[in-house]
Amino acid sequence: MSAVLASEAVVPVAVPQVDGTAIVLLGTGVVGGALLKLLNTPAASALRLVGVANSRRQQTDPEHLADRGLREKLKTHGEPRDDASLLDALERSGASIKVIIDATANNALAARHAEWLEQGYHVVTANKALAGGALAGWRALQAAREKRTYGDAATVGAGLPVLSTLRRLRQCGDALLTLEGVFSGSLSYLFNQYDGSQPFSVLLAEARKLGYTEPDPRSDLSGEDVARKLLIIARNAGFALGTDEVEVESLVPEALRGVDTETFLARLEELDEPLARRHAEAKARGGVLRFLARLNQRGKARVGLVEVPATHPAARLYGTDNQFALTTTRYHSQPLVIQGPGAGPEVTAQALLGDVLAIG
Ligand SMILES: NC(=O)C1=CN([C@@H]2O[C@H](COP(=O)(O)OP(=O)(O)OC[C@H]3O[C@@H](n4cnc5c(N)ncnc54)[C@H](O)[C@@H]3O)[C@@H](O)[C@H]2O)C=CC1
Ligand SMILES: N[C@@H](CC=O)C(=O)O
Repeated sequence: MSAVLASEAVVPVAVPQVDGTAIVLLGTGVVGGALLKLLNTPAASALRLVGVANSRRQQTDPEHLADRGLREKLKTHGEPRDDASLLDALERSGASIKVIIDATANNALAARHAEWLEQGYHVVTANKALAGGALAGWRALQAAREKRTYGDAATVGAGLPVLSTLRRLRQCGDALLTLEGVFSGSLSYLFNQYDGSQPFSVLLAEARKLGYTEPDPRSDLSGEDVARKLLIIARNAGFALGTDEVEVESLVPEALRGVDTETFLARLEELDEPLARRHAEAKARGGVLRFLARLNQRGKARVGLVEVPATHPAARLYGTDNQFALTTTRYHSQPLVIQGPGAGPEVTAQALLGDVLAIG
C-alpha cells in the first residue's frame, strides 16, 4: 500500500509563528531530485525544507533539512514513511506559509490535494492525477483552492506559461474557442526524431533515460498523460469535460497493456513494427507523424497520432518542444501560440519553485 499523508493524525502544537515559508517535498525522483538541487541555490534561500519523502522513506526537521545529499541518502537511510510526521514537521516549523510539493505520479497523494488546501496548506504540484482525473476531483479542487494556493504550472507544458496565460485571458473576459497542439514532451522528442533509421524503442529508452517520460512510459504512449493535460487546460478554460469525453488513441500494443512496468520495459521492441509501418506510410505521402491533442468549439476532444504535412506547425518542432495553439474570441484570426520545451527535470523543477515563490 502506498504511504499517504494522514491528516487526521496531526496533533496541533503550540509553536510561535514566524514569517516565512516551510515546505515538504513528496517525491525525489527525476523532478523532485532536480528541485532539491534548486533548493540549494540563492533563489530558494528564503525557503525552509522541513520534510522530504520518497515512496519508502522520509526525513524531517522542523528547523531546516540543509543536507545536500538528501536524495541519495533517502535511498538507504531515513525514517520509514510515516504520513503524520511530515505534516507535523510543517506545523512545528511555525512558518506562516506552509507548502506541500507533490513531485510524484501517485494517485493517492493527488487525491489528498483538496483536503490539504482545506486544512490550510498551500499545494504545489507536478502531479496531474487530480486536476486531470475524474471530474468530481476537479470540482472538489476548485472549491478548496479558494482557501489556499494551488500551484499547477508544472502540470502542463512542464511550466510553460499556458495555464497562467489562459487565466489572464479569462480574467479579461476572453474565452477559449479551440485548442490544438503537441502536449507531450516525450512524444514530441520521439516523433521529432523518429525517421525509421533506428528503432522507435531505442529512442524511447533514450527519452526515459533523459527524464522525459512518466515513471511508466505507457502513461505517455497510451495518450493518458496528454489527455490529462488537455483536460486540465479545457477545465481551466471553463469546459467541464469528463475523462470519458476525450477520445484517446493508445500507441501501446494490446499485449503490453496489462503487464507490469518491468515486463513492459523488457519488451519495448514490440512497439517498433507498427510504428515503422505508420511512419513509412506517412513518409510515402510526404507527411510526418505527430501526437496531437485537439479540442474543438463544440467541446469535442481527441488525442492521438496524426499524419500532418511537413508544412504543419507541429512538424517544425525540436527536442521536447510542446506547442499550444489557443484560438479565443480575441485571438481569432490567428491563434495565440505558446511553444517551448515541455518535459525535463530542470524546467519542471523550476516551475515548482516558481509556484512556491509566488505564494505569499
Ligand atoms: N519528468 C518530466 O519532465 C515531468 C514530470 N512531471 C510530473 O512529475 C511527477 C514526477 O515525475 P518524475 O520525477 O519524472 O517521476 P519519478 O518516477 O522519477 O519520481 C517519482 C518519485 O515519487 C516518489 N513517490 C511515489 N509514491 C510516493 C509517495 N506515496 N510518497 C512519497 N513519494 C512517493 C518515488 O519514490 C519517486 O521518488 C509526475 O507526476 C510527472 O507527471 C510533470 C512535468 C514534467
Ligand atoms: N511525461 C511527460 C512529462 C511532462 O508532463 C511528457 O512527456 O510530457
